[in-house]
Amino acid sequence: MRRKLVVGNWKMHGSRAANAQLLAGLKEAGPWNADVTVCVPFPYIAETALALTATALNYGAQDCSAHEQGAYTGEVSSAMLADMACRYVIVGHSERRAYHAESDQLVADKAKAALAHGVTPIVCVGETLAEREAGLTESVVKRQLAAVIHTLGHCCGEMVVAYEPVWAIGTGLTATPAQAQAVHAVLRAQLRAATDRAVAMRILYGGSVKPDNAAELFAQPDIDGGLIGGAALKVADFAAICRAAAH
Ligand SMILES: O=C[C@H](O)COP(=O)(O)O
Repeated sequence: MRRKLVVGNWKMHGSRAANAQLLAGLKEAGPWNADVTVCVPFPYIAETALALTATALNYGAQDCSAHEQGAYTGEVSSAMLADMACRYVIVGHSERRAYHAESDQLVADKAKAALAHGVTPIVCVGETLAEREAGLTESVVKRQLAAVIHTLGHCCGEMVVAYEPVWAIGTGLTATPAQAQAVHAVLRAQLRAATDRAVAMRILYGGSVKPDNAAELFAQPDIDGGLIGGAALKVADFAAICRAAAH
């Protein structure tokens, strides 16, 4: 039985005051019988770490560099994330693939850099609406995951995978539990062919997860939690999603 994982991706939201309120609210609402993590903007990692000291909540980042160190202005290395005791880092979110032209290989290299420093990568895959309508969902997510599996080799069993259909992100359109499960099963089979750890690996669903649809999504056999955007910014909504994961 895989323990559920719920990850709040704050994206480019927050302020010191708002974060303090959100984290205090989550500390009060928890703990839950699930792993819960917030992935916060880089400037807020230190204060988040402090706020979550001695709690069951984890924290992480939303991206990292594929480079180790050096003259890469604006980049943040996975060594730095490890130095800040980040547990997770999201790589390959569709917003980074789309707005920063991140290739499958760059995403894979970032995942490798993270693992090299003991930070667990949450590798995002997902198709656009046009790709889904063209019947390409399976081939797109398999291509994206294959690059990571190939680059990580025998370490690929240590990552978390997140399936996020691009058309469901921030749109209020959620994949139905059956649609999501179908893709998760494809991803699980691909992982099974690559590592004997596949059965223990967590595959998260992301895309308009809300308190009223979380339980049904999380009840699917290959959905092991969620990557939550908008609803992660509201204590009551995120807490309700964490509760749904705890069943
Ligand atoms: O990383 C989170 C996803 O992009 C989902 O965002 P959303 O829950 O606002 O649709």
